[in-house]
This record gives sequence, C-alpha cells and structure tokens, in this order.
Amino acid sequence: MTIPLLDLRLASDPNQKQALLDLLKDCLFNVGFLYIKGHGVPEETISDLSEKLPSLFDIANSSKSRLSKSNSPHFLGYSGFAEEVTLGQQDLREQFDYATELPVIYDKDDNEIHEGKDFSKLYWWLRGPNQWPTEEELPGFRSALESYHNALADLSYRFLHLVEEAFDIPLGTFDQIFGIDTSRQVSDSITSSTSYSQTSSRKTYLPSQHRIKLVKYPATNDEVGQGVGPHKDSSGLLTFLHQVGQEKGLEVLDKDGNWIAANPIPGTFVVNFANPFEAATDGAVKATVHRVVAPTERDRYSIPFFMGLPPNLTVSEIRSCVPEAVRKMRRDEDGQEATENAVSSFLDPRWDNLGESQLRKWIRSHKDVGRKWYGDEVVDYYIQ
Ligand SMILES: O=C(O)CCC(=O)C(=O)O
Ligand SMILES: [Fe+2]
Repeated sequence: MTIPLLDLRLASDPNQKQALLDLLKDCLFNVGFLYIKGHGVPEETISDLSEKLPSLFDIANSSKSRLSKSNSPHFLGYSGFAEEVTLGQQDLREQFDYATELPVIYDKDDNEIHEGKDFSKLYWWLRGPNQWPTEEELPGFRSALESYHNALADLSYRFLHLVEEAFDIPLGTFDQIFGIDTSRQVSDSITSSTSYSQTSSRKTYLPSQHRIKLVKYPATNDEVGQGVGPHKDSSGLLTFLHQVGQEKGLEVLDKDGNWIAANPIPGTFVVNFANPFEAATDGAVKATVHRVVAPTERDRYSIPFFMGLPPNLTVSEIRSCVPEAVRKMRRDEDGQEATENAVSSFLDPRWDNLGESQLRKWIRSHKDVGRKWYGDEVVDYYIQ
C-alpha cells in the first residue's frame, strides 16, 4: 500500500480540483494519512527552523534546565531524553514544546471556588507564554519558530477548507470555532468561485493554541528502539509533520494492521488526523495510529505542528459542524456500538470540553509537571 501524495496547487485548477477532492475523501475515510506538496509554506521558512535544531539540542545543560517543562504550568519547554513514556516504554527522544505565544488568562484565586472534584476550568492554565532560549544562546531561533508557526497555522486553515469541500459542507463551516476570520485564506488561495458560510455569532472562542514539538531522536548505534511508541495524536484536530532530512523511522498503521513506512519526501508534510477529528466525525475519519522506530546510524529530527482547538469547545459543538451524512458513514460500516467504543476511549463524558482532555493528556505524559503545578489531587483524578 502506498501513502497518497496530494498536490494542493490542484485546488486552484478548475479542471483538476474534483480529482484532488476525491483523493482527499479517500484519505479521510479509507487510508487515514497522506503527504501534501504544493502547500504554499516557503522553503526558507522550513529550512530556517530545521537547520537550527542541531544547535538547539546542543545548548548547554544549564540552559536546558532553565527552559525545562517543569518550570511551566503550560507544559511548554524542554523535556530530556527518555522522559516520556508511551505504552509503558520509554521514548528514545528529547524534545522542546512550543505553542502559539499567549498571555496567561487563568486566575488561580478565581478558581479556588471549584472545590472537591470540580477541576473543570483548570485547563485555561494550559495557555501561557513559551520558554525561549536567549538570542545569544541561539540567534534567530525565536523569529524562525514564530514564522514557521504562522505559516503552518495558515496552512492548517487552508487545508481545513479543503476538508469542508470534501465533506460537501459550506466553505468556512469550521471558521467559527477558530475565533479568527479565516475568510481571507478562502478568497486568497483555495477558490474564489465557491461561496462560504458567514460565521455565526452563537458562541465565540478565543484564538486556538497551536502546538509545535521540536524533536530529536539520537542514533542508537544499532540497537532497535522505540523513538515514540504507537499512538494517536490528541493535541488538536490535524497534525502537519515535517521530517527533517532523509532519516527514516516514521511508520503508520494501515486498516489491515500493517505498519507502512512514511519515509521523508522533500517538500512535503505528512498529515495525520487526530483524536478530536475522530470524535467530531463519530469515527467516520479515524485518528491515525503511528510510531517512530529510533534511528540506528544518524540522529533524526522532526517538527510536528498540531492544529489546536479552543479549549472550551465541546465535542458536541464540533460534531455539529460535521454533517450527519459524514458521521453516519462509520455507523453504516460498523454498527452503532463500535462507534461509541471507538470514540469514548478518547472522550469520556466527564471531560467533554476539549481543553479538559488536553489537560488530562499533558498530565498523563508529564506527571511530575502536573504534580508540581496542579497538585496531587488533580493528577490522581486524571491518571485514574
Ligand atoms: O517524529 C515523528 O516523525 C513523529 C512524531 C509524533 O508522532 C509525535 O510527536 O506525535
Ligand atoms: Fe504523533
């Protein structure tokens, strides 16, 4: 089985656009992952950030400690080699987590009223500033990362407009949940001939927090190891992954349970569908299971961008953007019960707000940070 490669430039060619949308539908409903090219992100924006990664991971240990995630209630910053665990096994990688630069809006004192087991507003504390190396430590890093962030956010909105077209729903249906006017991208680059729906005023959301991970998988010198264990992404709706250089290791699970290599292809991003997408579509689009086999000879670097969702968005609200015709596809295939099981593993009704599932995810993968900032009672509640 080969992973489809979609050229997004075909979206602006009236003769080829339908073929692109048909292929996208196949990726959404049958394959589960894809590469994209012709995505409009300038090559220099990608290389400016990618080429700084070796120096970023080579900064002094004292700088890494200063930037440690344990300093951040927002789970932003550095985590050391093999500090994260997937499926009970250590991941052989180190990473820096960054996000849309946002001010802290969470007020701890305001939330003291939530006593007992009501932690339902704590997720606002995930929003907050990044931890940056100084200009002396890594010249130009912050501006390279911010440019990359902005370009990928723009790409994610444009890509979502194509998904809307593949779902046969009005262009701009999802715009209302991003709290910004994405109509500019619609007219700029996807199409000028299709109309899009006006954003509704029923509920407004603050701008999303997108997340970017900068990852290094050091060469293991011939030992086979787990770079990152099999998982579905849950930090947003869609993931756009840039694999730096030619190091292999990424594998995706196909419908028949086979691991398929998703080797780097220059000029492309790999696109994954994340858990909230699976929930929004009632399992019609399944979240992609993937893993990374640790490289044996040369270090491997990668940059996943996770398209964020507003934390106070509920699963039922995002579901209401997806038409019944799409959501029932999974039900027709597997029956009602299978749908419920697939979706409930991610979204327990106890944490219906996406923000709460995010907080739970971060606490589960970094319990020490959780205990330090959120306390034992909260951590024990979420890891049960
Ligand atoms: O490094 C990669 O290629 C994939 C990383 C990944 O799947 C993740 O961080 O969620
Ligand atoms: Fe992932």
